[in-house]
Amino acid sequence: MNGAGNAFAVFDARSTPFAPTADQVRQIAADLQADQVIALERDATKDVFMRIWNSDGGEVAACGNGARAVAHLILEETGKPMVTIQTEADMLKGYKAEGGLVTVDMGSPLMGWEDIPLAEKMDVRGVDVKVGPMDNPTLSRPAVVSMGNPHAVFFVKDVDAYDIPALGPLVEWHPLFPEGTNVGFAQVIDTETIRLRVWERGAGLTKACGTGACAALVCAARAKLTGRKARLVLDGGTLIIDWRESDDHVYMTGPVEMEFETVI
Ligand SMILES: N[C@@H](CCC[C@H](N)C(=O)O)C(=O)O
Repeated sequence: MNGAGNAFAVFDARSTPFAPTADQVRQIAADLQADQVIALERDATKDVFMRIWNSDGGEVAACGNGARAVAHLILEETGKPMVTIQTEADMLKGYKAEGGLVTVDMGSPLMGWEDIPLAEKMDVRGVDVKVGPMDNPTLSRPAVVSMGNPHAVFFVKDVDAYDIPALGPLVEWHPLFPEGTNVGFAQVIDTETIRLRVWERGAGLTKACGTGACAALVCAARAKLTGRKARLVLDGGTLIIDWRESDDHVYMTGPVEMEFETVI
């Protein structure tokens, strides 16, 4: 499946056990060109449990586009108007949206430096990650936030002017981020539009990162660069991110596609 171009291999592990080694995850991701491998598991109280591995084999707690893909499957399967998805990070809710799009309520962003987590106390609106070529005056200090996974977001004038595969890894495993971080490069086009490219922790440059889009909107709105709702234009598609004042939750809406089904 893919969510706005973010590619997933989704395994139904509700009746067939699926406990891949890191090597097997890497092999599946390479064979199927997936950014993440996802397993659907039974959950005692929610419609489904979603387990997530990055293409490097590491298990992670959150994946926004993956949650939309899983929501699509379970919405179709159950016919319910709303489905609940448990992840290691949070309980998410998925809904059908207009035009065949899928919305997931991603919950509240976490803003404390310990929540990201950072290795030391720092102002989350702009952290110090100067290192080698990152000591670049055109790259401002990145804002950080957790969407159930860590994100550092650089606000830049022209997102296409940066060599993201060269810069991303320098920040991804910078000592300031003890669990690593996803690294966004965001260009604010206007108060309702952000162009975004994301170097994903454990997966590299992907066509779209859902939690990355949520993180970029939250950081932009927090800095008053945009309003609380914006279109996030990624390489693989557009996501609408709405950080609602009423409940502090971030809602993400966008396309999901089933590409093919197979048996391994
Ligand atoms: N593609 C995902 C994020 C997947 C996990 C991420 N790479 C991490 O390590 O936290 C999304 O759509 O959010």
